[in-house]
Amino acid sequence: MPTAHPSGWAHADGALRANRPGGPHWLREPRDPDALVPSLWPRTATKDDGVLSVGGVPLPELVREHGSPAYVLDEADFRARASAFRDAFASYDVYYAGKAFLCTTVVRWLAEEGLSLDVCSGGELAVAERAGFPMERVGFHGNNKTVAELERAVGLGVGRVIVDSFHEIERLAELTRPLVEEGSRGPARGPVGVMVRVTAGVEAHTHEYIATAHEDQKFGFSIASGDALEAVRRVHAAPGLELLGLHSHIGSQIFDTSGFEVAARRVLALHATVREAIGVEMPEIDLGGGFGIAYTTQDDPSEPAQLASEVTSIVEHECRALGITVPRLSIEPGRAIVGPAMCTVYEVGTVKEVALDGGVVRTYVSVDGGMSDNIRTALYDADYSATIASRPSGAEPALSRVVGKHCEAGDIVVKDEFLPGDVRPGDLVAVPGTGAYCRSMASNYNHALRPPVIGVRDGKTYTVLRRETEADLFATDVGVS
Ligand SMILES: Cc1ncc(COP(=O)(O)O)c(C=O)c1O
Ligand SMILES: N[C@@H](CCCC[NH3+])C(=O)O
Repeated sequence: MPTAHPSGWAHADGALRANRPGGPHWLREPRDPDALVPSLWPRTATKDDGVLSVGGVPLPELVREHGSPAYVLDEADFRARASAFRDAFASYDVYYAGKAFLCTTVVRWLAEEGLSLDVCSGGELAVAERAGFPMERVGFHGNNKTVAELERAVGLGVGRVIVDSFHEIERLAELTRPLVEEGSRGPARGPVGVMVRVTAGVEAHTHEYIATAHEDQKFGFSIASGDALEAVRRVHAAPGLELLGLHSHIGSQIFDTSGFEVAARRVLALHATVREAIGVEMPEIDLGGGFGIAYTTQDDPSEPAQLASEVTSIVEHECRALGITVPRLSIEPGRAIVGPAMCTVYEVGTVKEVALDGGVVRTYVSVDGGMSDNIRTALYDADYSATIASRPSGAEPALSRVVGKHCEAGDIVVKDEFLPGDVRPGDLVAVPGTGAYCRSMASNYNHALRPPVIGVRDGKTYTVLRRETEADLFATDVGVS
């Protein structure tokens, strides 16, 4: 008997269907390649008679109205995930990491749901400003903020700047000194709140490009070298800066809390050292984001409540051991809130069968988007899943690869998936888990027009970000007369 997966998929365990050669070790051939794996999709996703609906909207209808490809954003799912983090981490400040996906609509939802916001560029800060987000709930990140960006952040009154280099501390100290000396910094503001981003020396279990706590990378001040303590001293000594605490972010798409544990231990040890060496009890600590989500059946993420209890017990245990009071804690989830709340719908243009070694056949399904709307597969070798969204199929599963339309062999959206063997031009294919780092990292490669983000809720659609037009492409081409 196959083992029943909670998703409703029957995972072949050898008795029924062996794993087919040509696919990765974790990919199991489903009994029904048309079935949804609910854990990968926005919560309101359903499939009836082969037609995928999100937020009560059948995707073929959405495509008729808004075109293809399109990112589909489930508002209820986004809000539910945001409020789940807020409630599970009730004694923390939860900063949504805007780099995952940001637009004024989402910023308004965050304000309504009571979350704070992490931005990492002048552009992201501008979105927060445009949406009227309370600036005291904004944290400003970046390893190379410009003076203009720092001036803007200070002028707007952001709640905290997370400093990342000695040059930045010098610039920020310089920038804020006259304001303090004059005793005013605009509407009733004291010194600027500062957190010091530290590198805990942790090798996080994730792709090398998205791990950020090992020593040999660009972010943060090393704890081991003593730079982090020196940075704390300099911030403390600057009259225009208010030392809030230490910040640590170990990387992204992490499932194993052992990395957080080691980082928390090292950060808290430094926190205790600061008390002894400088005589300052810093009020806060930020443990960053990075909580993983399910892109395929191989991923098994924890719920926010589970994460909260694990992280909190690690911190409380360490504080007890060090004899310090638990500082005010904050976290910065991005992917875990917006990632599963979106999917991308594409239209199939061509289908090609390619014979591999050993008699294996791979079906290449070309869609009307690709690496310009999802660069993660090419950049991080990321795995995704897919399903046919527009019709039922009784066809046998075929080992398939969903590829884009760009002039690049690495233009792959979904490396390995079983799709029904009769996929044909005109079918809609949907890819779950595309809310984080897809639209926000999208490009105009090959002069592709970036797809719209279409909100769905209670059977209705609305445009969150419109589709780009050729006029948008030519807007920056000053040679156009
Ligand atoms: C400083 C910081 N905070 C938060 C995040 C959000 O990470 P994630 O989207 O994986 O939760 C990132 C991105 O990795 C980051 O660099
Ligand atoms: N962009 C990365 C995450 C790193 C983001 C910020 N530090 C991803 O798609 O997984």
